[in-house]
Amino acid sequence: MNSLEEEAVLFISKCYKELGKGECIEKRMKEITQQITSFGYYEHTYEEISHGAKMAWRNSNKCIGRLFWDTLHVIDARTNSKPSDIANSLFYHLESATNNGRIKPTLTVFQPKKSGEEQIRIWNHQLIRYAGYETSEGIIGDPLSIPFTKECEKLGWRGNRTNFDILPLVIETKEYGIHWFTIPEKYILEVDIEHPDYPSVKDLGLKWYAVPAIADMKLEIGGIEYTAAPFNGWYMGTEIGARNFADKDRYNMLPKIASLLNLDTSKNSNLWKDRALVELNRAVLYSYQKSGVSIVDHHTASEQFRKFEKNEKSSGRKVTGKWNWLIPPVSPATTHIFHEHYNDEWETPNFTYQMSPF
Ligand code: HEM
Ligand SMILES: N/C(=N/c1cccc(CO[C@@H]2CCNC2)c1)c1cccs1
Repeated sequence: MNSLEEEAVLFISKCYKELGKGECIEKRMKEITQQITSFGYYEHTYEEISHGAKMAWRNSNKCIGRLFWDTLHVIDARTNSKPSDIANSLFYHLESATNNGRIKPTLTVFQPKKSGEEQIRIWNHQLIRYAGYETSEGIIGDPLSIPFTKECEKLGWRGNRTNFDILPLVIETKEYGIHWFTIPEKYILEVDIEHPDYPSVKDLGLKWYAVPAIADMKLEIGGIEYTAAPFNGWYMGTEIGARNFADKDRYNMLPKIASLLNLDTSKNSNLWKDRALVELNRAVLYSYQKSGVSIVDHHTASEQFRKFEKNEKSSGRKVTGKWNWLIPPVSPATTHIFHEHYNDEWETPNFTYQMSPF
């Protein structure tokens, strides 16, 4: 682990060269060294945070969506310290990123660690996610949310126990402790799922939210750790159609889809699971497109990733990636990614997992 100053000089020189500001590196590094000596940490300029967050996206080896790394909208919320101010910034993030369906990839940055002390943590995995409950009649909602839902109910929140209860925001700060906030409905856009050819699919009452926004990862820039830096993009259809709705330990919808399509589920070799899976994924893409909500199919996403690879090479940068995350869960071998090799090397700035706060 490099010292803070070593991390800073690595980042500043990389960042300023990319911004065509090579001649400012020396002066900036003097300021930074001074701050580290006086306070044990240093403060980024907005430009450093904005470009640093874009670099972190560009360095995210598991991400197929990196072609658009340079279009990230970065919101600076480092002056927020009260939980209610943080919650309002998160509501603004959702409203701005949703953009009535034309989703804008956005990241909001809050106060970083100071001399190793965490100032802010958002306990939610994603800003918008459905609750999960274990009941005597079985599981309601999203099974993955069961532990966090229990924490929310310990804090005084109470869900309606439908399959699609939106969880509250849970914000922990060093100064004020743990607070939770219900997200006003006007900031939550959802899509009802229907199929272009099978009208009975809509009777399943399936829906999903428009904006995937990861809230629990750490953004590290030049040795500074932003423990709360929620970021959103748009969905790739397979995330919803092939995992959230299809996994046995999620919403487990394949048997229901198969029976609606009158598929013979008596033997594997009918490939009924594969036919149900494709139709469920077609329904997701059709519904989001019909509702004017941004989404990308896995074939288009793979082609965009190939363009990203090309752009990086012409920018003189090596493309790094994690193959088993980059290949889509539906028809992976129909994409070029499956047939390529990727080096899973660690570049900074980047996003990392952090210890669960509960
Ligand atoms: C714009 C549309 C985007 C699409 C379609 C997209 C797609 C994806 C997909 C499909 C995954 C794998 C998720 C999984 O398998 O559970 C992923 C992972 C990831 N993406 Fe993107 N992404 C987009 C934008 C972004 C943005 C804006 C950021 C950050 C600024 C980002 C950072 C990441 C990171 C850090 C991971 C790995 C998460 C982990 O390790 O759990 N992506 N992306
Ligand atoms: N489309 C997306 N998909 C994801 C991106 C990163 C992480 C995740 C969820 O990851 C969970 C942990 C491992 N798989 C599920 C989903 C985005 C979310 C935020 C920006 S783009």
